[in-house]
Amino acid sequence: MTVTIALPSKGRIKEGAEKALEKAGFPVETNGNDRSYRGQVRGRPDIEIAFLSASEISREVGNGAVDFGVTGEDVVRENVAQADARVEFISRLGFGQADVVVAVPEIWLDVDTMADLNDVASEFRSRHGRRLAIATKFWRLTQQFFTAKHGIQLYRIVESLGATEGAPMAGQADIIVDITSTGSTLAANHLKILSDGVILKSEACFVRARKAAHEGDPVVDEILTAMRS
Ligand SMILES: Nc1ncnc2c1ncn2[C@@H]1O[C@H](COP(=O)(O)OP(=O)(O)OP(=O)(O)O)[C@@H](O)[C@H]1O
Ligand SMILES: O=P(O)(O)OC[C@H]1O[C@H](OP(=O)(O)OP(=O)(O)O)[C@H](O)[C@@H]1O
Repeated sequence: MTVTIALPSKGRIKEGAEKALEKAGFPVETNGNDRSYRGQVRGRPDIEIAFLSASEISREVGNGAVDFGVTGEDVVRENVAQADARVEFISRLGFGQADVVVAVPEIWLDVDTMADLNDVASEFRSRHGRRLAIATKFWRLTQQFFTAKHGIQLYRIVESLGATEGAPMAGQADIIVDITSTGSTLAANHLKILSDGVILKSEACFVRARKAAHEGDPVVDEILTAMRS
């Protein structure tokens, strides 16, 4: 069968993704046009490349529309329900590192842990007349971490589509859940990470859609062996 591998069409993990494939013996070629959304592996008519954004890749691998992909673990776990049942993490590629974290204003001197935050959340309504507001684009990861893992019920998610770290100073939310890599954006916005507030340590990963048709397919096996080593 023809196997499709989805690679980032833009953004910070695009270059590393193509290098990782090339290193594994699959040099990617575009159709001589940087804006093209299809490509191929040199000399391999049985492998197709689909260029998509990092979050589209997570969805398309999650629903089996493509066979493999390179994207961040964070976007897979955020965009795919029961990710481990649908997506197999084949290898971690050593770039695109970013932590998904819970960060609160530095001036909250008494708040250092998720347990402290739970206390704040419990008292928030009586003190302020509303629930603790969390700005994030990571709805699923936030709910899993706050509710399922830490038993925190009293909060409200405020959807953020960008500049999440600015939300507390702008009065749009009290705290945030976002990715950080160097930490400079958090520092610039006077936010601190809770000591047990790292939700996920993400990096770019090579992932596979869990599909029955992959069983015993020689091209799938070849790609798996090459990308595992
Ligand atoms: N400093 C950083 N900021 C944002 N993302 C980072 C950073 N460092 C690594 N990443 C990772 O890069 C991936 C997202 O890549 P990128 O930001 O290029 O995607 P995008 O072009 O915004 O995609 P989409 O439009 O689908 O959201 C995520 O897995 C993220 O964890
Ligand atoms: O810890 P740091 O090194 O400061 O990086 C973290 C920041 O980088 C990303 O934003 P980016 O500027 O890429 O914009 P985006 O939110 O549009 O991706 C991310 O959303 C954080 O805001």
